[in-house]
Amino acid sequence: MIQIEHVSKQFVARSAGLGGLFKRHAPRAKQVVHAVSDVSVHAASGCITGLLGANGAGKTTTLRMLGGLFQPDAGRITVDGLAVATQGREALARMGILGDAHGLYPRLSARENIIYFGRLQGMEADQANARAIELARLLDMNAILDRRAEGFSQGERMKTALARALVHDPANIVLDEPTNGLDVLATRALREALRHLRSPAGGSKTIIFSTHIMQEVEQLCEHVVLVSQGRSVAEGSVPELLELAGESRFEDAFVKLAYPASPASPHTPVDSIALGGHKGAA
Ligand SMILES: Nc1ncnc2c1ncn2[C@@H]1O[C@H](COP(=O)(O)OP(=O)(O)OP(=O)(O)O)[C@@H](O)[C@H]1O
Repeated sequence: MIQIEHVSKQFVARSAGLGGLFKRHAPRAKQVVHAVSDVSVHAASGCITGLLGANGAGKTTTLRMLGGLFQPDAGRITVDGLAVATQGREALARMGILGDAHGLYPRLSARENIIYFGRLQGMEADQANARAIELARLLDMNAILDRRAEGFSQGERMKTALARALVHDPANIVLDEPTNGLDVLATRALREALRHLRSPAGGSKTIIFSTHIMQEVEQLCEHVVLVSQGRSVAEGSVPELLELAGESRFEDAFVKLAYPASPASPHTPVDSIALGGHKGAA
């Protein structure tokens, strides 16, 4: 179980200054970016929870705080009751995290990448290898198991990185935009794998993932948290969110709940919200 309670995070970003490229010594202003202002997420075990928001809403920053990459300025995060801020090592051991950068070792095969990570998690080599075989079956990656990661396609890299994140059989699985760059078949395979992992047969895992793709949330998530401009603005199941918004289409409900001041206004940044397609995809 993952509990994220009222977290916030701001960054100080440097602007290029007015002269930018041309004035070498132009003064550089500093700009405070409120990446996350107030996000709360309760993700239960045996349940897939989706963080749904437009580009720049604060999803990745929230998941990075969950993964202990940096501390929130305020708020609290616990994983199975362990506070990430003070019991980081124990909390991290209970999570399998698939971030936006997959960072595989190109000279190692998929199997070796998985085993290496298992060893880092304190597993015996035989145990990690047995797990690599099991995960290769689950994620349909037998054909690439003994190929070097160098030259892997986006989908092959994602599967290997996911297997690596799951090698120690964590109770909690955290995925940042996992279907980014995947084709339809790979997306379906991933969906099936996640459904299995959250079922009793798959260990009733707590799964939390971020996305800007509504279709994905509608198909996969029992629980959805809408994130808009650094805040969690609504949560519930898809039918509950539809009812809350008084809409019959999830797209309309999302816009109404995420941008309440301008539910149907032309300046609502619908372009930055994927309505069923993939970010960056045609
Ligand atoms: N290290 C940083 N320095 C400055 N600003 C940052 C930093 N990290 C994130 N931000 C800003 O915080 C805001 C939220 O970013 P974040 O990556 O969390 O959004 P997101 O919801 O994951 O977006 P996307 O779907 O586009 O990946 C953005 O405006 C981003 O530019």
